[in-house]
Amino acid sequence: MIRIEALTHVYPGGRRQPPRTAVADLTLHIPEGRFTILSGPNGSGKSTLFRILCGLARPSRGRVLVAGRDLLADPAAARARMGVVFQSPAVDKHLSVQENLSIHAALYGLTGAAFRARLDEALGWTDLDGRLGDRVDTLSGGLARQVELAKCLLTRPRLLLLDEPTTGLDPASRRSFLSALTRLRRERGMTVLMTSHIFSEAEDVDSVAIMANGRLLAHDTPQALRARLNTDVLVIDSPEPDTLVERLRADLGVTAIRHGDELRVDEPPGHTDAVALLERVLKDYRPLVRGITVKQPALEDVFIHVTAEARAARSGATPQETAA
Ligand SMILES: Nc1ncnc2c1ncn2[C@@H]1O[C@H](COP(=O)(O)OP(=O)(O)OP(=O)(O)O)[C@@H](O)[C@H]1O
Repeated sequence: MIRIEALTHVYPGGRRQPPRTAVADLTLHIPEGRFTILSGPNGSGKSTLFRILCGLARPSRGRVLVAGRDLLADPAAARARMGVVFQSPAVDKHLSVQENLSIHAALYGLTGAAFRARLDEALGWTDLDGRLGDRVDTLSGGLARQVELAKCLLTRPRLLLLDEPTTGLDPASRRSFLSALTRLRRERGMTVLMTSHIFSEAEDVDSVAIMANGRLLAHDTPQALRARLNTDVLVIDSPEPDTLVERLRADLGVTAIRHGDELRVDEPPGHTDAVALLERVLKDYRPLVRGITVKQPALEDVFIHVTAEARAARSGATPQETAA
């Protein structure tokens, strides 16, 4: 459904700013009917890629096909197949749900009975039943987001692009928004591409793409990504993380990745495992440990591992020196 081929985007520099490569030679294929989450650290190029995919920015090089249509050569045909939910609200909060939806539908020539049929269909994927007459600014954050979703479903897109649509929602609202997307994919075969920083959202999707520094670092199913870390992960909360990183390296040959205030060891040296290492750390470095846990690898651990590796490869440093 989406074929991104050798895509590069360079923001031209100004008098005081050098040019900045936001997307670098990125190739990514997303087959029809997949729910894919695109994630990456701040500044990794997700928004730039998103803007290119929805036709708001023109890449410096490369090609994007949407449902076989060349986005650059024939943007109208490619865009006709997609619905977009932006991070910032794109509905008028002073108007009612119905007013917002009918104005949007009219832009696409949908009025009268045709509009009502599409409206019923779009609302069927949301929890907006009975709220049509309510002004958007009186709805909860979760329902307001669903208005954005209903709006783009009015035109029956085959592809949904969503930029961090669940940011700021409480867990229950997030779950119901994601469940609508999952149903659209399962029952309508809709292709969904969504950016997100929330890894719990990605555990059940079809595939996860991880970007950093404009490059694609990984794209695979959540199961396959988790399988990249084939041991349990040791997570240490330390009052002196830098000291502990250094001691672990010098004394035990263990590479710990620093992530915020935490240290993570996701590749204990060959002769040991995470539990044995936990016991050793508690025995030898007790004053440097505030809390310590062994857990099964989750997607967030893979993300931290893959992005630390990429930073290390770029700088020639070890992963612990390139902490997020
Ligand atoms: N208009 C612009 N002009 C120059 N550089 C830009 C512009 N927009 C983004 N960049 C740079 O391009 C790189 C990628 O930014 P982008 O916003 O695409 O990343 P992101 O992954 O979406 O980040 P975030 O998660 O913080 O939204 C960054 O280095 C950013 O500073």
